[in-house]
Amino acid sequence: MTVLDETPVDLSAGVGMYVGKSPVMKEVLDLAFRWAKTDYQVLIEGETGTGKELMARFLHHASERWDRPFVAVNCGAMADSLLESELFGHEKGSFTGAHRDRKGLFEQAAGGTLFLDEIGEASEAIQVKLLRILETKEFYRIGAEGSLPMTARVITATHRPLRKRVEEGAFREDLMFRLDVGKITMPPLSKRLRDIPDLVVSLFQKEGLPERTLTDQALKRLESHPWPGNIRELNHVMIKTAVTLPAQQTIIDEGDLALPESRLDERLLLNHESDCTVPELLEAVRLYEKELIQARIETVLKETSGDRKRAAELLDLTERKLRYWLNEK
Ligand SMILES: Nc1ncnc2c1ncn2[C@@H]1O[C@H](COP(=O)(O)OP(=O)(O)OP(=O)(O)O)[C@@H](O)[C@H]1O
Repeated sequence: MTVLDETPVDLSAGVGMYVGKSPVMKEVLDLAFRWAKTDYQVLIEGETGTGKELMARFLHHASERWDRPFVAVNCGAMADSLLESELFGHEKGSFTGAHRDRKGLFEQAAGGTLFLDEIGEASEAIQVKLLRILETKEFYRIGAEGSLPMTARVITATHRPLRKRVEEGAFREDLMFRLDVGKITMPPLSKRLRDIPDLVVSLFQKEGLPERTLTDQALKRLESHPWPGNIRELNHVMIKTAVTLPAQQTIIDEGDLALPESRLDERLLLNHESDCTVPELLEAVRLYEKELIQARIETVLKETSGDRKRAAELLDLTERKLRYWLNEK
């Protein structure tokens, strides 16, 4: 039986995986099923918010290892030394502050799945260690003399294609070959528009929000949005929509949709969803502000045939400030 006979159904018990009806998702899931049944490394590629982590959980739950731990770590989110100690664990006294032995994630995931998210961001030192572990099937806690067997299955994900990272000189080709035994590419939401209604239903269920129906116009509007943040962005928009609607309203029309009104909204939405800090949000606002001002200045400069003094007058700026915005100090 292939996955095609099983749609839509929650196949990954408890992780809320929606099984897509769109042809592209059917293909992806069919392939995922095949890899899930093996013990090979699988690399999941795809844009941000396309469901790479959910796919990793799906691979785990659909595998023979489903009753063993699934352990996830983001390789781009912490300093090298911390990541190393997280991954491999350490022996008491191996460095200042190591007051007792500590199991690393490889040990915690024993017999199960270790999911290394954003593997493309891993440092050279971590890459070398991973390569060795995958080759020898054993690893060392930091400061330990004896090795431990590696029994976890390694699944990795990246939003930047690894091949590109290799070309940039940022990723080892030999490690890429080790990780990319099986490859699953998560399609962007724009390539699976048919899944939007079911994604919305599944989201409302998961969030415990009242069931509501989308009108045809609302659906069309959702289908024409570019969705740079993919499913994460759709979820965000739909939660915002659902929460702001009157409780008794069971239909969602085009005008009810809380779609971002500007690119700034969209950017903040993306940044917000990728757990950025307040200074990072402020930076996004600042950059967008600069873009808007520069675009406006350029339009006016065309009207004044490049006359900066006149353009500054029209824009109620000093000429100095205008040059500053144009990086012409
Ligand atoms: N098929 C799906 N059905 C329902 N929800 C989904 C599906 N795929 C993804 N999501 C939801 O979309 C959001 C983003 O998913 P996920 O974190 O897996 O994406 P990602 O590709 O790993 O993102 P990033 O690259 O930013 O880490 C999550 O809230 C997830 O629950």
